[in-house]
Amino acid sequence: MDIDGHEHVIEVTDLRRVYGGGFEAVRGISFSVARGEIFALLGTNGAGKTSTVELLEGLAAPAGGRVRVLGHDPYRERAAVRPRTGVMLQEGGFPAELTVAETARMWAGCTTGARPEAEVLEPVGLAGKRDVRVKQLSGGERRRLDLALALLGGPEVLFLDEPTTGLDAEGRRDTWELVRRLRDADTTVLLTTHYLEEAEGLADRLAILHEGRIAASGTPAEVTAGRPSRISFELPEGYFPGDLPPLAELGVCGHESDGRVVRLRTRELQRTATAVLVWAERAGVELRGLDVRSASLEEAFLGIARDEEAAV
Ligand SMILES: Nc1ncnc2c1ncn2[C@@H]1O[C@H](COP(=O)(O)OP(=O)(O)OP(=O)(O)O)[C@@H](O)[C@H]1O
Repeated sequence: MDIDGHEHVIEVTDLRRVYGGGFEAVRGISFSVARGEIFALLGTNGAGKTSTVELLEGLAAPAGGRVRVLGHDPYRERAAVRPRTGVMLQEGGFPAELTVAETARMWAGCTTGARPEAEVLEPVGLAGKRDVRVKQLSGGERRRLDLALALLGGPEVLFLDEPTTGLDAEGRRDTWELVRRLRDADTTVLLTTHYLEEAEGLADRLAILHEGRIAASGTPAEVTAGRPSRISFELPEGYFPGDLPPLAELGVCGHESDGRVVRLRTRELQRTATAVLVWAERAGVELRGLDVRSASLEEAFLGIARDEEAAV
């Protein structure tokens, strides 16, 4: 369990999941998560994120490969793993008639070493909703109740399946803050998300799943390294993309234009941006909607989907 001086709380080796009918949703993936790390699983719809997380939670047995959580097989040794983990599923499915406090108490009854409900309702911002029935909560509030219940047992490992889906911008930021505080207290967090800025800002490391395989993994900086930056703008009437200086001389490695709207990709952002601005200044041209972006996880994500499609 001790590799490179880090305790690997989650270890996944050549993991496979096959559904009835023979569909292989997870096709041999490997990764590990160290104690106190936030690890994000990203991927397009149907990439295999939930199928993977369910194997880590011990809800199903893998068709092949190996999973260890806290050194145990989460499926065969569920009793050893479950009390030390917290799980937030995509759909909580609580009794609609119970209040928030009653739901937390009911859940506490099934949780080993449960903390008082106030200790989990307060950090997710639901302390003021204790007496509100679950059916009256907004979608975002239900997500936060899901999270509170996952925290009841003071877990060492937290599995969060799309924890901020349905939350507004403030709720999302509050959840990120809470997840960071948990990490700082040495909780290991594995989350899935569709929000690339969430993974970029929150995860220490991440893996991008594509059709059941890991297409890229590492720190957000490692995954975006080598991906091009982007510049886009609209030329004024009477100007055309052909009026720009030769793009290869600007360091451009890819471009598209849609009428007067120009999108450039470059691995030399400063050189390309400077050349475009100098050209515009000399030509007396205003570049409307000018947008200059460093390589981002979004670019890496879209690039992976594009490359894989091209490879098919
Ligand atoms: N019970 C099942 N039987 C057969 N196929 C399934 C089953 N559950 C999931 N799948 C298929 O497995 C693939 C992976 O699904 P999964 O839910 O793991 O993807 P995901 O990455 O979590 O997607 P999303 O982002 O849409 O939640 C999909 O093609 C899905 O249709």
